Amino acid sequence: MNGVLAALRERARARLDPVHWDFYEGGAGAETALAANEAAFARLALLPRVLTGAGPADPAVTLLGERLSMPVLVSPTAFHRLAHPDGERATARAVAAAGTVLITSMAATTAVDEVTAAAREVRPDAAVWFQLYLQPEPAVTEALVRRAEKAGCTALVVTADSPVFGRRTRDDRNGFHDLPPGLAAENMRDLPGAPPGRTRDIAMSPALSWADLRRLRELTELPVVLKGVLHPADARRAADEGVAALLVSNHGGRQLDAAPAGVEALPAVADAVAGRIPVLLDGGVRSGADAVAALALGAAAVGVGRPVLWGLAADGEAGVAAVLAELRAEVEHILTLCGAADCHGLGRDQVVVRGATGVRPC
Ligand SMILES: Cc1cc2nc3c(=O)[nH]c(=O)nc-3n(C[C@H](O)[C@H](O)[C@H](O)COP(=O)(O)O)c2cc1C
Ligand SMILES: O=C(O)C(=O)c1ccccc1
Repeated sequence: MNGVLAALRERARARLDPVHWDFYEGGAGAETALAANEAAFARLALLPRVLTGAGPADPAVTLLGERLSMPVLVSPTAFHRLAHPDGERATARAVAAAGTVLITSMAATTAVDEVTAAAREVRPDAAVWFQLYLQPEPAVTEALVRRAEKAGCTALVVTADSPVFGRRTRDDRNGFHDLPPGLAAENMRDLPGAPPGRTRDIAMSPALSWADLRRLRELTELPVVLKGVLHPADARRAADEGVAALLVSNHGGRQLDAAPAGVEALPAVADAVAGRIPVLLDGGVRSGADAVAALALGAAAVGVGRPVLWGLAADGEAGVAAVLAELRAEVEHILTLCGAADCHGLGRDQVVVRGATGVRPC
């Protein structure tokens, strides 16, 4: 792990209520999938090319028509006000200033219109995408989509890996199942079927299907990113269905504990999609080298979840800014050391698996 991130992680641990720390850090079951994410990156090494004359590298990328200052965006995570009183507003300001995309969670403790407003105070063209769990009641999903559209979000990120909520061992042990008084999932307020001023619970449903995704796409002009895809056949199907991008993810190890690391699933997904749509990756990205390895294996960009929560808990907006500045600097440095001109400049042949003698490609 990058040293700046590791130091912020320790500051976050020291500041947070241990129950909230466990909520952020923990995974499902025996935390096998959680551990697999960082372990999979640790097994990868980068083979640099020499004398390319390509550098210094430009870490910027374009994704769904938006220019990002680096190939790192912020994956959706619930409940930022548990980390810091400024919560998602602080995150949004830091992400906007860093020039990348924030995917704000449906389970945010700040309403999406306040999140976009905070981002735009810093940078008028800042991009915020809205993460959505399709709700079993179509009227509720539609109201959430309208809320995200009205707030100015420029994409919907539909999380498809949660037909049921994962069984989080630490939360069960700690009895953490509700937000403390004064905090709420603000996007869930004033929706159909709830009394005015009250929030609805976020529902997860195993009955959702591709037909529901199609109905969502008929409801909105916004591009839809499908999050939580691991199987190459699902990736192909998503591209056939007209999804704008994929986010390969095991949900930070919080859903199916038997799932592979995202980066283990990435090459087969990239092959299945064959460049038709951008493929994003999250889970265990803790350094510029991790991000660059994922790019070489076919990702257009990567997401970070927990590192942003560490920065937020350690030092609010400045902490999130420090995480993102460090990752951008590292990506630029590593690309340059690898002889690449930009984020498209590495091939899959430049990622090898450690532990073998000789050079074994991924
Ligand atoms: C505390 C926490 C809350 C999360 N909440 C959501 C969420 O509301 N929606 C979602 O799609 N993913 C959620 N995720 C998963 C992240 O979007 C992402 O897939 C994962 O955290 C990436 O792995 P990383 O934390 O190792 O970077 C959450 C993850 C964490 C750690
Ligand atoms: O998705 C998650 O991992 C998560 O922690 C969460 C928490 C509350 C509501 C929705 C998701």
